Amino acid sequence: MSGRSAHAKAILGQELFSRLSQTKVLLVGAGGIGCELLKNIVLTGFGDITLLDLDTIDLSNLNRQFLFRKKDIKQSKALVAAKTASAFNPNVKITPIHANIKEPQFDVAWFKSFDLVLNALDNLDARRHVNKMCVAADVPLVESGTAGYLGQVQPIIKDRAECFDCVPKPTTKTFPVCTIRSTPSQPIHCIVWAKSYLIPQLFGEEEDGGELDEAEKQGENAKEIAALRKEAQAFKAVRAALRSSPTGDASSSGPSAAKMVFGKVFNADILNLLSMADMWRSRAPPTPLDFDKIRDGTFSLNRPQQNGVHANGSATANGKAGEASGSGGSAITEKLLNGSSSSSTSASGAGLKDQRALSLQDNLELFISSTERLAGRLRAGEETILFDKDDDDTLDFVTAAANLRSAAYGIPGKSRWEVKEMAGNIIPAIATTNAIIAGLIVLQALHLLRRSYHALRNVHVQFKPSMPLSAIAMCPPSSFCGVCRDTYTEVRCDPARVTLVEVVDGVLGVGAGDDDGERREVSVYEDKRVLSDPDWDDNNDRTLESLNVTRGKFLSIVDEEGEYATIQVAIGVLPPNHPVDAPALILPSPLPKPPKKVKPRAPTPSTPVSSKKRPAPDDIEEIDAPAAKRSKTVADTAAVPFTPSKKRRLEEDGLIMLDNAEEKIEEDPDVIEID
Ligand SMILES: Nc1ncnc2c1ncn2[C@@H]1O[C@H](COP(=O)(O)OP(=O)(O)OP(=O)(O)O)[C@@H](O)[C@H]1O
Ligand SMILES: [Zn+2]
Repeated sequence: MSGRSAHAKAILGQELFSRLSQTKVLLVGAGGIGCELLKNIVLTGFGDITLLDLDTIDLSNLNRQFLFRKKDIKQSKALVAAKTASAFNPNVKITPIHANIKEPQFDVAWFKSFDLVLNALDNLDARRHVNKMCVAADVPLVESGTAGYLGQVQPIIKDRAECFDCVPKPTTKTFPVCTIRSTPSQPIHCIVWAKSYLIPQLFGEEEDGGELDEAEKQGENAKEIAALRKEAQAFKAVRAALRSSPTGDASSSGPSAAKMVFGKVFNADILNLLSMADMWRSRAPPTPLDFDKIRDGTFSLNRPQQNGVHANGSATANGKAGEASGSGGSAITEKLLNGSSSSSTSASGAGLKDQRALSLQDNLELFISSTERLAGRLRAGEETILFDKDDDDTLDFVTAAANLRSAAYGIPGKSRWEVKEMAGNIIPAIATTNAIIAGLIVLQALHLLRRSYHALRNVHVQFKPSMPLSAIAMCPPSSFCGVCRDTYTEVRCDPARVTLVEVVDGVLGVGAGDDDGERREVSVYEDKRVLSDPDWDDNNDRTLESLNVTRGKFLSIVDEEGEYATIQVAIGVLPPNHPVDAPALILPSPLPKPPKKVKPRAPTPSTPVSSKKRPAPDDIEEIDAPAAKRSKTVADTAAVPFTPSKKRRLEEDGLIMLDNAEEKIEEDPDVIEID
């Protein structure tokens, strides 16, 4: 037994080592980093570990999440990891929880029961949530992440160091919509088009014609609206064919649904674009594709830029794509563009079917078969189908449609494997990076427990052989952070019995005698929903429950003058022994005293924007988070713009609406411009 801990004791010292066995640590995530980290902290001597994960074990996890075996597939990650790792040290208590960390029972009081939180998550939303809960509960957090060969560990300790949200995070890759719509120059543009535009158009929800009527009423450009109507009409016919034609015999003489789709998007739409001569003065025009000629092998793409350079001289991604995938650029490009048969490309090995380069003919056949498969699913009762990288039918469709579009625009094609990576935004997980990061997390956790704050470091694992690790001293919190610069407090209450105004006035101390009875002008939010403002008090007498403000949520009390910091009121539950006849509300004592605010220069990530005067809505109003500026109109160079709901969908996929390619995306930390 002593042999087991001898090294840890020698390294950590008796005092810290003893403390570890009592330290209550929460580990969120039992995936790639989580499994490594759980093993590390068990072996280091942590004695009281709560392990939480919402997921079950998948076959694809087994290559790196070594606490799991094949027999564990479909079991809870938290439960299996806890069981496996418990065997590493008989003195450890691991409490597994199979749940989402965002569930209401994991409220601020629950977070306060831990001495330390370790994040091993894979998404921004959950990371942000844990960051805020740790700031609210004043519990130190070690945040981490890996992406391929890159990794980062960030210790977070309230008021001493930046929190996770002090530095806004780039969330999505974005492309100007006109690039996607009519002037693609890279394979990714065609992949995004197939995945985010074509699939929803054909297999997604039907466009609501009402949106166009509404836009017309709002006085939007009549020409644009007419074009949109025409476009909607054209897709309507294709959608109907997909849903009604008999199960496809694509080779039959009548035009199959697949042929109709093909004719619209790879021929008619391109012909339409070509008719706008102005568009093609400075860039190579696309070539309309011919279904029958590709099928019978007589189609040829007479493009001037098969060497990967557009007619205007600007390089396309051809060379780069070839190098990056190791597939030898121009030879493949030739093959892809000229429609040579797939049989000649099998040199890369039959076992690597997904990695094989596809000829134009291959792509057409894949397009037909995947369209028929998807249409068959619609006819079998599936209402809508959207892209999912693990859904073979949609992946085949996106691969084929993207490659056909690429061919029309003189862009090299991609293998199914590459399309899966690109469309699914997949960065391969690397076990070694996870292992390095998990080790670094423990080192930072130990600094936190020793209170050696000067030793804390932001550590990056980077792709630089000369300096694989970089350790940066901690930065103080950003004065403008919308999370850690707020003042946190907790109200324990029964949301079914307390009203909004009771909580807000209670927290502000209205009537408590210390503010001359003068109530500060405030707006109240739950997340981004406005619940009240100085001119709108309709919700004041509603219960928190009726406003859906319940355990685990926060009420944000924002000073209307912007003079004081925002108060974040965490909603907790009444203690079990709370007398039934007592008020259903326990206010914090002392009441929070928010400091004077440093005036922000720009909106911070999560501070709700101050409300404008507005009519009282029937129900709660959603306001948009401050996000990348989007222009109202869409590419006038493109043949057809996007309806509002299409725009929404594209925006969710990380696309930004720009008037034209020349317009710059307004500087926004949440946006990475790719094009
Ligand atoms: N909100 C959440 N609550 C609890 N656990 C979460 C939450 N969000 C993510 N997780 C867990 O965090 C872990 C992250 O691990 P990892 O990055 O290895 O992802 P994975 O899903 O296991 O693998 P991959 O995404 O590569 O298939 C996952 O096990 C996931 O279930
Ligand atoms: Zn912060």
